[in-house]
Amino acid sequence: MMVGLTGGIASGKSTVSQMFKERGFAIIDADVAARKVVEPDQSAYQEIVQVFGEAILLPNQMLDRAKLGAIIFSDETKRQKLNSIVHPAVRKQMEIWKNEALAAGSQTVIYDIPLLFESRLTNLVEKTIVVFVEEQVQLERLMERNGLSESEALARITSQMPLSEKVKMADAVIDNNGEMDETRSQIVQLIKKWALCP
Ligand SMILES: CC(C)(COP(=O)(O)OP(=O)(O)OC[C@H]1O[C@@H](n2cnc3c(N)ncnc32)[C@H](O)[C@@H]1O)[C@@H](O)C(=O)NCCC(=O)NCCS
Ligand SMILES: Nc1ncnc2c1ncn2[C@@H]1O[C@H](COP(=O)(O)OP(=O)(O)OP(=O)(O)O)[C@@H](O)[C@H]1O
Repeated sequence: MMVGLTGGIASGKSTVSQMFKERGFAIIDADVAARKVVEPDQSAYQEIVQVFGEAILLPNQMLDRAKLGAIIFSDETKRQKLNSIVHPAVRKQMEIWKNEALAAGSQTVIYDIPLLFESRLTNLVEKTIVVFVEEQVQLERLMERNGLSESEALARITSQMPLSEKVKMADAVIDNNGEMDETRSQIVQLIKKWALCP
């Protein structure tokens, strides 16, 4: 079974996908794919440099992710432009990893995709899980993890569909406001309820 795992920025998708991984499930992470497809030997890289200029490169020629993030999270047109370059390559990479997981005998594949609903990727999956946190918890965890100011963090949060909307569309919701152990036990329950096998 293909399962889509999503949520808001810093709501805890990676934390939850790690908990599935501990139990042997195959994880496909769209953020990891998005990092791989913009490496200097990939075609998306050339396109990004053409559109955004060499100012978004580090001295070692890799993308300066902090700089590119500052640009695209404060300018919707530029964000959409970047999405239109990166997302087709991300989809191809995820397809390759899915086929590898199935060939290796995985029964369940968990797709960790931040923009599962925004990018209309729900056709890839049979069930969806949304990792939920209260807005204040999300803001605090994002500021802390990425060293962002409140306004920078809010710009990132508002560039996505509101988490409350995602919750309405989910087949299952994991509440990640509490301790990690409380989150883990919800996952164990869900694995039983949906009879998920790695
Ligand atoms: C702008 C970039 C370089 C900033 O990199 P940075 O290392 O700071 O962030 P990272 O990639 O780890 O993403 C962190 C989170 O930001 C959110 N996010 C990233 N890109 C986007 C976007 N285009 N729109 C909305 N939210 C986004 C997601 O919740 C993601 O989990 C990077 O996010 C990027 O290349 N984004 C475009 C590709 C994309 O859409 N990725 C998201 C899933 S495919
Ligand atoms: N239950 C929890 N208690 C305390 N801290 C947590 C909890 N869950 C996650 N965190 C922390 O909150 C931050 C965000 O979590 P995580 O990276 O898993 O989110 P994410 O949804 O994958 O984010 P992104 O969309 O940016 O990739 C991390 O620093 C993580 O360690």
